[in-house]
Amino acid sequence: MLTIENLKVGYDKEKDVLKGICLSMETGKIHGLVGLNGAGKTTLLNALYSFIRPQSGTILYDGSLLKRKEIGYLESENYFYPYMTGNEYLNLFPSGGTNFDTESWQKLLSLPLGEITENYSTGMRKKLALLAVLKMNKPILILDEPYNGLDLESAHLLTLILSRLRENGKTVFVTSHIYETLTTVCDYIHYMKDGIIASSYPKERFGELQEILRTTVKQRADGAIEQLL
Ligand SMILES: Nc1ncnc2c1ncn2[C@@H]1O[C@H](COP(=O)(O)OP(=O)(O)OP(=O)(O)O)[C@@H](O)[C@H]1O
Repeated sequence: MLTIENLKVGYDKEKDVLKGICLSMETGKIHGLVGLNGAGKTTLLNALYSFIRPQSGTILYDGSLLKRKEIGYLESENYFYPYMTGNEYLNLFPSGGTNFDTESWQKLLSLPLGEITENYSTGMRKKLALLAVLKMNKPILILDEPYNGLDLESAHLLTLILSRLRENGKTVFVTSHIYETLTTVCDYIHYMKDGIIASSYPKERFGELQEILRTTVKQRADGAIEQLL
């Protein structure tokens, strides 16, 4: 179990972005995180990976303080040294116990690993960064917008990869702004609002969350768009 208790994080002392996150995530499941732009999703993921020091709160993994070495983190923006090839980039990451078959991954994801990353498209960059995370074979995967920039085929492949990771016992925490993507792949979806986890939904209750999101948008848009256009 990955347990977040009363986590408070702010970029300046005056104002917390995360205002007391409480969340328990079952091991070996895929957990989605949704929320409006600026709700604090990336801040939460950065805090889990210790990129940001919390003001207070604890993060436990199976009863002990969570360690960065237990996490594979795919950030939403992916940066590479421009003159490094994909292969050279992957070589920077240690293989986590399994025999990582780079050539087969290259074929599956249609990645030109021999080329320099400067020539990569947005989707290729995302896939390369994802491969590095998969190679390290950590028990917890934190994936911030992994579907961004992927073509339809790659997006479907990613869904199959995530399902396989779950079968292998990994705990996956994933954000996406495409709700349908999360409902397809996740076991739970957690809804973030005003700096807290407002509610969590297991698969059989995803419809309730969709209704909340739909009603909220309808209330905001009611009449406004007709006035503007
Ligand atoms: N480095 C930073 N310094 C100061 N404030 C920041 C910083 N990064 C994020 N924020 C602020 O923290 C809040 C949460 O941002 P965050 O990026 O975590 O949201 P998000 O839910 O991931 O948004 P999005 O869906 O747009 O990616 C926002 O108000 C944002 O302006």
